[in-house]
Amino acid sequence: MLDRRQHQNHHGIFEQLKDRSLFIEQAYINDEWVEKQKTFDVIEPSTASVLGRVADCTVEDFRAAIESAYVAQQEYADSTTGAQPGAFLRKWCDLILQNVDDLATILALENGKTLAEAKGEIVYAASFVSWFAEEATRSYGHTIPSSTANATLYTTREPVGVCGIITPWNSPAAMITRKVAPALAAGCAVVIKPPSETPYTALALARLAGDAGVHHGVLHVCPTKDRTAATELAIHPLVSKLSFTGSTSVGKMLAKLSAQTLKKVSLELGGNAPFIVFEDADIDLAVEGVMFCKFWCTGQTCVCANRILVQKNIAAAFTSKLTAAVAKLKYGHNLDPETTQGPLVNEAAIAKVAAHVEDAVAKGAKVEIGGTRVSGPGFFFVPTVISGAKRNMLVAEEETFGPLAPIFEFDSEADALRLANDTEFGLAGYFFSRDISRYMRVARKLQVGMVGVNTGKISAAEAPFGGVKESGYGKEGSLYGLEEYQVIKSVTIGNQDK
Ligand SMILES: NC(=O)c1ccc[n+]([C@@H]2O[C@H](COP(=O)([O-])OP(=O)(O)OC[C@H]3O[C@@H](n4cnc5c(N)ncnc54)[C@H](O)[C@@H]3O)[C@@H](O)[C@H]2O)c1
Ligand SMILES: O=CCCC(=O)O
Repeated sequence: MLDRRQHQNHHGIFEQLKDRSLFIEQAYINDEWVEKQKTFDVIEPSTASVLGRVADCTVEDFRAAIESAYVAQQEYADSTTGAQPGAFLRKWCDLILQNVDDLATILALENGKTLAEAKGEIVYAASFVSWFAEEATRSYGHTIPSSTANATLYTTREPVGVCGIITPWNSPAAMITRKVAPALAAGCAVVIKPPSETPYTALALARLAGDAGVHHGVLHVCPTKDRTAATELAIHPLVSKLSFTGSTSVGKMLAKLSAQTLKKVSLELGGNAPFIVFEDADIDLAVEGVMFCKFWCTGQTCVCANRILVQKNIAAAFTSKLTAAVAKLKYGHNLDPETTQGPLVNEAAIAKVAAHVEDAVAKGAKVEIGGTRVSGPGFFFVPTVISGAKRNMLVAEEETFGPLAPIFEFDSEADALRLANDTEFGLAGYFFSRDISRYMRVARKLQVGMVGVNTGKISAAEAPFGGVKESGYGKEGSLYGLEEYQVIKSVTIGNQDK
């Protein structure tokens, strides 16, 4: 645990936490908090100053965690019943919710979300834990009519084994619970590599899992800045499953490494979400949808609208209403209760948004509002709307991951669908319309894993989460999330007449 004397200058963080022992800087390996001589800095995005220094795990640490997890998993799977993981997960969920304020503060400090957004994420993260507490008890197999006389054929769902879990900084809590809860529910063990930008939330969640009585040796957290060390989770033969959420380029690289030992792999990767506003849409509702789904978490989620496609004859009215709504956003230090837009995560994120604006303007787009970074400490970019966006611009091609809403115009439904699907990504897509005959047709034709119709909010524990095309494969949450951590075994009992 953190020694208060070492960290009394960390922006009064101790004063803000009810349980200061949740702010942890060690790795969690084999049920022990492990101090490392080598550490890496974690930066607070609102001030660009060092928030703390966290243990930097080596490849040997990953191997130790994987080997310990391997032994523990077999014992866990042998001794556990469907109900046991459920009981542990319910307790873990309760502890997460009891500590929501502290967890939200830790998450907000390291990630830059506003406190309201951070609290929302902790509650969302807890919802996966309670969801999979229930799913743990509903892991059914089948009895299958056999084509052989005097034989019985049935299936069971077995834990896949040790799971490597690698998660991004933009959802420091929910991306972990959405993987770890089903893995533990299935009877697996996990070795978590949290993002180096936001390791504190992961370590606090692990502490609470320990308090909830997680089976010994089945949960390890290895923070590291060393990407080569982290790849051990894709390479080590004792890891049977890799679950990765992050960028498409890193996901592809890890999938290649995992192929050497034919691990089961889930990849939740980048998006380039189209947000289509048809001429018959309720424009105010559509603006509300963009305000949530573009500017939520300062535009840093994989399901954020990336391209706003608006039918030509309503484009001017829509642009002026969206610009007026964006003008009301308040950016600033994310712990200030007045703030609605926190900072971006780091300098590279600012540079990407700036490059997208610059490229768009050079190719003829108009800045309706914003368009510049904010000088001074911290990584702030003024919430931005641009009109006149075109297919040849970077904003059409890449996920901006920031507070930039580019407006593209289209003529017809066919035109909108062609534009929407003209990307290698396929995570989320949205459209707004009052024409009910469009709902199922456009939802079917959008090449994405998740569709929002007249809503920008599609994420929930019960909703299958995942993409198609280069946004990855596998589903998280929902009735499908558990099977990502299971293998189906068939058993044939033959010759029953002998
Ligand atoms: N589809 C989804 O569910 C989903 C959810 C959240 C974020 N994302 C995507 O994540 C991206 C943003 O997150 P990011 O910047 O942290 O992505 P990233 O790919 O850079 O990093 C993700 C994780 O992988 C680790 N990592 C990076 N390079 C690695 C390497 N060479 N070897 C091993 N591990 C490595 C990082 O430390 C981090 O823990 C965006 O593209 C976003 O769309 C997708
Ligand atoms: O950033 C990606 C995940 C956020 C979500 O689950 O909606």
